[in-house]
Amino acid sequence: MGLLTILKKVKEDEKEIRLLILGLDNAGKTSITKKFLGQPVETVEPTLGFSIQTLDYIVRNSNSGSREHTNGLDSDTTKTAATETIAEGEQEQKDNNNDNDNNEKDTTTTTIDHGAIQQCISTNNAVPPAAFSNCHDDEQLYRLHLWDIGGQSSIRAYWRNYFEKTDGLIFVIDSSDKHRMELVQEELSTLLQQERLQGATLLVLANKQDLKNALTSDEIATELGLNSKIQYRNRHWAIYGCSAMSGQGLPEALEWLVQDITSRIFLF
Ligand SMILES: Nc1nc2c(ncn2[C@@H]2O[C@H](COP(=O)(O)OP(=O)(O)OP(=O)(O)O)[C@@H](O)[C@H]2O)c(=O)[nH]1
Repeated sequence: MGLLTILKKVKEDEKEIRLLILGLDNAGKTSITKKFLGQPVETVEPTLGFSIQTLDYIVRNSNSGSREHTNGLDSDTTKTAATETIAEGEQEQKDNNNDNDNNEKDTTTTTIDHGAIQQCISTNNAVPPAAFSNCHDDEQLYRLHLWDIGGQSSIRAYWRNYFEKTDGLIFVIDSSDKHRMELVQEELSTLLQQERLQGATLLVLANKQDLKNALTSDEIATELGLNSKIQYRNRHWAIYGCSAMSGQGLPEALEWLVQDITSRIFLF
């Protein structure tokens, strides 16, 4: 069996993508998830368990430009390293039911496309109409399952219960929380050593760029060693500066993530 065969998971027609959203407490994971869904972000509560949201995301094929969009990857605030993915190890199937009985479980489905998400994020309007789900010939619908897991230290021990079948890891950082950058670096490094996350695309979101004392995404990339550490060499990753408050940076980041995952795991 060739490496390509191992890497390209054929997911039949379902085109489902599982995204795991992790990061320290107060990083902005829930706010970002809400922004993706076009929901107001003014009032968010700490996540004491997890929340699952579903987002239908439409990608337009080459003729309509979306697939060809470069996402501003050459901009000052963004760095990418696209390398060959390492083979996924044999993944032991584990039951995702975990021992955190008090978990919040919230499931919502929203239909959206890239153009819509831009509008949604910038205006906080209600989610776009379901008409978006009626794809044209040049469009492909992907169903994103967003798993937002609490980041408090007592909950981090349970993160491992959610690793299974993760296609993309969104790691959110409070860019103004300079004192905890070392802890951030340690937590991310530990995550990337997990066998069940070996094949996952990594999107680092340097959140809270609206705050004056926020580190830039370049500074955070240096703190994390994204360009220097060996563990990132065989990983598809990107870092985007963003703000869950304004929505800045989020559409491009999500588009990059979906593009990377879909080109990696779907054959058709
Ligand atoms: N200024 C600013 N504040 C933000 C931003 N994103 C989130 N916040 C605030 O940061 C706090 C934490 O946001 P959450 O979305 O709850 O963070 P979380 O990572 O889900 O936190 P846990 O559930 O504890 O893991 C809230 O007060 C948010 O309003 C941002 O981009 N800019």
